[in-house]
Amino acid sequence: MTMSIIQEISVLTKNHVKIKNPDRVNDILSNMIKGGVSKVQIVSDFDRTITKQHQDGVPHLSTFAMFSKIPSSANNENYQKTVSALRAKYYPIEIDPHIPHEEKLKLMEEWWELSEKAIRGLKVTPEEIEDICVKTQPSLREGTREFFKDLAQENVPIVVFSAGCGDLVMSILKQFDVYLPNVKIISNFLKYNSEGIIEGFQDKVIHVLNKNEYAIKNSDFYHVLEKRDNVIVLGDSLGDASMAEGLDHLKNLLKIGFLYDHIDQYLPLYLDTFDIVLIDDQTMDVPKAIFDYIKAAQ
Ligand SMILES: Nc1nc2c(ncn2[C@@H]2O[C@H](COP(=O)(O)O)[C@@H](O)[C@H]2O)c(=O)[nH]1
Ligand SMILES: [Mg+2]
Repeated sequence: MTMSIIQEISVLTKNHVKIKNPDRVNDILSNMIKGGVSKVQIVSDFDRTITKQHQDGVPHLSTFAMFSKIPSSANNENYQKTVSALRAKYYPIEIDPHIPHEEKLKLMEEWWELSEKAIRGLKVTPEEIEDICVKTQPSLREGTREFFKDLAQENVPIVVFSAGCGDLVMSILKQFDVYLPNVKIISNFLKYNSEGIIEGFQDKVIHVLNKNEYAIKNSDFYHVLEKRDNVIVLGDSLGDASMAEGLDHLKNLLKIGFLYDHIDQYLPLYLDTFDIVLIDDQTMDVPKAIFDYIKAAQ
């Protein structure tokens, strides 16, 4: 009896890899192999997906949390009070799997709109941003650089889709030498006035529940992506799973979810939302092994 593709990609047989519907995953992988590397694109979340979820048990800071540590924002009492209160109110809602989608959507919109209002008027320079992205010592998943360089070698586009702060996302990717020509960032980039004061974000706010094809279709590199109908999605939040859904040309979609918090409570929901769920995996081993398999099968 021939081995299934899952069995042939040995990392997929490891105990921490959970797949609710192996036949479905085999079919998706088989179609992706038929399409080959030239039809693949990666759409990945940033916070706690490209960055680790934790470093030795200490949760990884989000880019907004790092932003709050920049001296000119950290010393702004009003800003700190506002964003801490917002986070205390909305983060538990964000991670609560029992809140109905429509209700959570409205609350996330509220959080990001109030965050944008709070950030308006701050004078945070690009140099301060670069500085904090070093000082907070972010860590990418092991193997991220090799994976991204492998993808760049094969001209496979990676859309980094973040509801965080795009300026910090870009700075961190540059710091780790993975802001390569095939990497495109869709996120909340800061808008400055002529005096260097932050006026808000440059475009429509991206929060954890509206990362969908709308923003990709309106990006200036959609022409690159529309030729690639096999998408591998990487995320750590449930909302990340819909980042590529709805793209007109989509043929095969493989969703890989990284689960670390409240594993027992969330696993059933993650298994219903993602094709492959990785339990406390702080590496890019699985996405890289899948890509290498597609490449080798050409
Ligand atoms: N500490 C804070 N974290 C925040 C705030 N607003 C949003 N967030 C977190 O960012 C991620 C979104 O990033 P992504 O790259 O994963 O899309 C999200 O999980 C929020 O919890 C904030 O004001 N402070
Ligand atoms: Mg995330």
